[in-house]
Amino acid sequence: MSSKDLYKDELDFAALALQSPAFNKFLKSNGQVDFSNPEAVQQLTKSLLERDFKLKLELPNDRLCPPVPNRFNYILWIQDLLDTTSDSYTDTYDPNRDVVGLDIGTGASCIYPLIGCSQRPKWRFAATDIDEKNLTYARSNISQNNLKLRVRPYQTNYNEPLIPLDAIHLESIDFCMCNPPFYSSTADLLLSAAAKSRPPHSACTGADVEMVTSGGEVAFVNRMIAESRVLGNRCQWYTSMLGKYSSVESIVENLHAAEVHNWAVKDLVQGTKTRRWTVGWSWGSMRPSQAVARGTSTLPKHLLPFPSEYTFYMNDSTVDSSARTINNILRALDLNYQYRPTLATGLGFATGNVWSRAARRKQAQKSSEASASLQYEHESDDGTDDIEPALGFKIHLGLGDMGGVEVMIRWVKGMDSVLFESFCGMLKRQLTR
Ligand SMILES: C[S@@+](CC[C@H](N)C(=O)[O-])C[C@H]1O[C@@H](n2cnc3c(N)ncnc32)[C@H](O)[C@@H]1O
Repeated sequence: MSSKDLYKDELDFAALALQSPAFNKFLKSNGQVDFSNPEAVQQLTKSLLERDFKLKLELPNDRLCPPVPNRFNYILWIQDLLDTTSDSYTDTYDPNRDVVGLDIGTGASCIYPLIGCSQRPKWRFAATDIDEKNLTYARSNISQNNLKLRVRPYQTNYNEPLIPLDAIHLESIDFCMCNPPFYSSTADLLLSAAAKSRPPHSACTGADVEMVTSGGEVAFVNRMIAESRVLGNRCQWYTSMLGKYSSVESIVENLHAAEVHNWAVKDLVQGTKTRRWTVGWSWGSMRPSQAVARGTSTLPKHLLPFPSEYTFYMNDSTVDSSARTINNILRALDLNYQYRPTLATGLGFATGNVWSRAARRKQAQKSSEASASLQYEHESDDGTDDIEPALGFKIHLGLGDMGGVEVMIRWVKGMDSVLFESFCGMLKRQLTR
């Protein structure tokens, strides 16, 4: 099983009990676990981390015990977010990429840095918390997993920035992540517990500092949004987990208000149930793949970012002939496009709407003045390649299930969804008329 599928299905407690004698003690005769017993819940977390990630964990009894599948799913999403927005444009894991992440409020477990590092050897983390006891345990978990060189814990305090890049001496990072305190007050927490008609799903051993923050999770993430406006591209992806559907709505609306144009949302599904969401935003122009940015079946369309993929079908019999037709269309335009037959994929960049009537007329005039090859050299020499492209795209070709060739255009770079839409429309019109 690939590690991405590790927790796709419900956990098999009986199988885990066979592999972990310490957990076996807590397995009930019906093959289930007593989730109201904090010791059983803690052992489940420890046994999963050991079996699936070779990680050792020590936890106090009076702090949160993280459910592993949910935390792992968040890490997987961050991996995908980075992999599909890297400047190699491969959309795949680059094992040589050095990545630095910040875990805001790492908790006693330090679970995100531990799992993140176990999965990706080139990842490093800074991990903050305002709670001294959490940090004491986090330090010990870092050192007993031999991660002292890769994970740096920092004590912060409530009034300090949540993303304190200057204070922790980091010029820039690739991402930050956070599982913020959920409730807005202790009363809110007690009310929520009392309102549950059945026993809580899992024993909650969280201390107030972990569960409660003024304004709840929305206020916490709003602080991150405000800080991100100042930090800008010093962090490529700002992300947070959210525990309430209504919080996702508020946060996406606030991102709109802050004029963020590049964001991503994802359902964190455990087994068959959605319990949490993740939201990420970037001030940069690299666009994540559709599955990463719109990875949700629970949110309405108006909360989702503009689709980064557009698919249509050509009445062509082979991928090669479609590729030639596309090459010819794009070669006539003032843009860079490279097709790689072995991958049946092309990558292109345009500095603006170079397919408009006016731009094509200008290009045709230029072409008549110089031969195509000389023109290409001339373009490379005059520095147009240095201009930041307004649009980056990939074109994937494949045989469609119903015959014909499937053309999938993926938006890989740019801030202007109208430009991407216009490019897709132009290509589709030319290829399907
Ligand atoms: C819900 S817990 C998450 C713990 C851990 N990351 C996890 O996912 O299991 C929230 C954490 O944020 C910490 N925290 C609360 N306010 C904070 C702040 N202003 N800055 C940094 N950490 C904070 C808490 O002490 C706690 O460890």
